[in-house]
Amino acid sequence: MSGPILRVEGLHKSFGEREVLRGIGLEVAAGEVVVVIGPSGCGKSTLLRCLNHLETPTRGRIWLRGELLGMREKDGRLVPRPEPEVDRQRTHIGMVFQRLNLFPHMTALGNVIEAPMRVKGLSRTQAEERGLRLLERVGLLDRKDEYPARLSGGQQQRVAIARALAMEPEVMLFDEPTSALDPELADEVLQVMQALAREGMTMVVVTHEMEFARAVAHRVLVLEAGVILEQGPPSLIFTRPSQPRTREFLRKVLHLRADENP
Ligand SMILES: Nc1ncnc2c1ncn2[C@@H]1O[C@H](COP(=O)(O)OP(=O)(O)OP(=O)(O)O)[C@@H](O)[C@H]1O
Repeated sequence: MSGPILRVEGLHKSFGEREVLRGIGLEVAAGEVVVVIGPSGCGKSTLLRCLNHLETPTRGRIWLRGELLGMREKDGRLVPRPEPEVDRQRTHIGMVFQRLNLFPHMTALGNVIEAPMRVKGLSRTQAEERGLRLLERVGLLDRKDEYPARLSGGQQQRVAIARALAMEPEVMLFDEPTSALDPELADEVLQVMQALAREGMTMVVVTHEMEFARAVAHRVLVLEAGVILEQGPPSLIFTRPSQPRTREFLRKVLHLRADENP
């Protein structure tokens, strides 16, 4: 197919008086991995939540494969789509959150197969076949019958990734999926994400894991106060950022000494 999978134009989002996103324009191509970085409170989560319409933009448009998300044209005007249609659109966008949010009363496999059965109408056999394949892919086939409480945080996030993949999304959104985890557990999640990226999954990832960004991102997007400060390949952003404020932010998160780049 031609054209971007995701296209964002003039995206604004306010909470009351506070304008959190102030005109975001963005295109994400098939197979592209975009990592979003920026200081706390700059709007990273809000951007992701707008991308799958968990938040309704105050202004602006988002297209998924050329289809307007959350809105449609009617008599030459844009009107909100009915909720079931938005739900259908959302099934094409997988999301993994910072907080661990598996269903506690379901096993790992149960968590993975729930949506494909409920939303996509797969039979239990079909869903289990898919679920087992995905649990194997995230390295957890042997834990398929465990309940979340008996899984580590890293394992829970890997189940969450399998659960999102079970809907066969076209794009995966990750909102700081490792920030609640110890480094060792974070690593196992990042490895699964890296493998996904290598297999060609289109991904938008909010993370403070700069090593991951360096190794996996095709593009790093620096967000500040609700606008894109700059963007480019990690080789450029991490060594020769054009904006002093990007440099300042990176120095802080990378704990660099005064004589080190950037
Ligand atoms: N539902 C909401 N209602 C009111 N304010 C909100 C809501 N969601 C987010 N905000 C505010 O919007 C701003 C941006 O929040 P957001 O979570 O998008 O930032 P972030 O860059 O992801 O931050 P962090 O890195 O700390 O997670 C913050 O000031 C936050 O308090």
